[in-house]
Amino acid sequence: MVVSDAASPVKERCWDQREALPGEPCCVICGRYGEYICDDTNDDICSIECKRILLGRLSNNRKPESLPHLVRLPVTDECFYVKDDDDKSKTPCLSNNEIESLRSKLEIRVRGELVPPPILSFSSCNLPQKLQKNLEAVGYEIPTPVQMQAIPTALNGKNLLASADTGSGKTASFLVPIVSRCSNFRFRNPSDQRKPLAMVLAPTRELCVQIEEQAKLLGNGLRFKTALVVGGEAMAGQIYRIQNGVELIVGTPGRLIDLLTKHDVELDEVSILVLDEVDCMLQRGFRDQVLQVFQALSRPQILMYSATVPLEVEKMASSLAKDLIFVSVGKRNGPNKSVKQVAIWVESKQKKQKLFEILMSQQHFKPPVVVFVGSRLGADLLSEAITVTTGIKALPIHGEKPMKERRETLRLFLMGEVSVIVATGVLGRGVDLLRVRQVIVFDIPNSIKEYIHQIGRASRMGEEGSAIVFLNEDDKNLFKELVEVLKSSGAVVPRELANSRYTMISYSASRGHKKRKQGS
Ligand SMILES: Nc1ncnc2c1ncn2[C@@H]1O[C@H](COP(=O)(O)OP(=O)(O)OP(=O)(O)O)[C@@H](O)[C@H]1O
Repeated sequence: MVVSDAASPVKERCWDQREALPGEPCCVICGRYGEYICDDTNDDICSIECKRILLGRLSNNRKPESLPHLVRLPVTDECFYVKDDDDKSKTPCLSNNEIESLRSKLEIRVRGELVPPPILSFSSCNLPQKLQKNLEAVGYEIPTPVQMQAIPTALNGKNLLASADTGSGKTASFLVPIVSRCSNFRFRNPSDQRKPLAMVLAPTRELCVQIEEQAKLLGNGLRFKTALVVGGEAMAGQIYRIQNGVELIVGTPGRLIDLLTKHDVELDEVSILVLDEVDCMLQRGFRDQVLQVFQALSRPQILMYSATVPLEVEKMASSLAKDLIFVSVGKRNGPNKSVKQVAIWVESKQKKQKLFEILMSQQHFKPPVVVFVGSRLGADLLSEAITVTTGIKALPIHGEKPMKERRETLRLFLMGEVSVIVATGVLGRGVDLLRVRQVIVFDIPNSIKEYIHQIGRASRMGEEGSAIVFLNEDDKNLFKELVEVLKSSGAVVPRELANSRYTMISYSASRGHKKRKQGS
């Protein structure tokens, strides 16, 4: 059983456990607080007593045979159904013209050798039946465009670099192949040891938590267990879980390196490595750690994803992975079209006042709202100022807060008990804040990529959202790119921004005019 807090003893009896608070995991047996995860079934349970009951209810007692050392996932999933003319009801065989026209309609572009055709339904992949059911249970009826192309590519064992809008379903496009291939493999090669078969690296704890939660939902009822390896959570529990056998590890690079260097974790069977938010993961700061993890593995299949993939990341990705297939959906490196951007020119001293006006305006405030700021201290101070001045409950979230507090803040926010979260970049990427439809970029981040990810929190799966962005002369480094992003999405460019000499200089330079001398 995985223990969430190594300091407190594991609860023996069900009645030792407290009731679950709203949003907390519930014990599958008694409904109390599901403080632990049952190693054998991956279910939430409250105590040893309920674990015993749960296991007692499991009718099929498996007797796994021992596994020869170093059996790896087959390069392709034999179960993956590409084309079979005998079973036309399942997968229509598309002609080359049809494939091309489907891709062009959905704005799917591909590059590389032997790219499989896009799938039209999850059922055409011959996924394990339980995975198919789990997809239905989470409400995924048809694959999104990135899933249509990325899932068959990953199931075919190809290395992949995929870029698609924020909120377009990239997570499931790597989790579905992982769950399918891992559980099929375990089914055919039952083992006591159960060394990890797949690994997902992501830049923040919040994102890792979310990916692991989604993996658990998709792998429910299958031979598929997960371990979360992030800072701020007791390492002992993470190691225990891995050593007791998991299929997937989800973690941040720093914590994983910690784990690899200090503890005996065998990764020689990891055959799929995912780098989510790949542009961030291959940036200075993360790159060395990611490469260190990569080198600890034995030539895994690599799947890389982001909404923003600049050229230099493409190059790095190609040097990392052989015969890479590139998939991109929609406008490359652009903002999500479903987010309406409103750029407001506000001098720094007036920013707070402007924010309070928006939050107190019935017309403009659309809770729950994420306000993005540039520093941890800024997040603390601004959230307090919002609560004091407007009476609206606001909480900060940033990397210096303990993991427990970060989780609790997000829970309160998602439950609607807190209307505003003031966050640094920790919430900027990947985190699926389902009910959020409004983002306020109080401090513009230092790259346009981060800006695109931050405003992407306001829309999931094409639902309309809005992003209000404050800007002034302090943000001049991004003026040129910002004007392009605003114009390309049909947003109004504030007069001050359009007329700024920094915008004009970059414009004239890009049109081949001579640059004006500074100060002239
Ligand atoms: N096929 C599908 N049908 C319905 N909903 C889906 C489908 N695939 C994913 N979703 C939902 O869409 C939302 C966005 O998905 P996800 O978080 O994977 O986006 P993303 O592309 O990774 O975004 P980001 O770039 O911001 O990380 C999630 O709430 C997810 O549950």
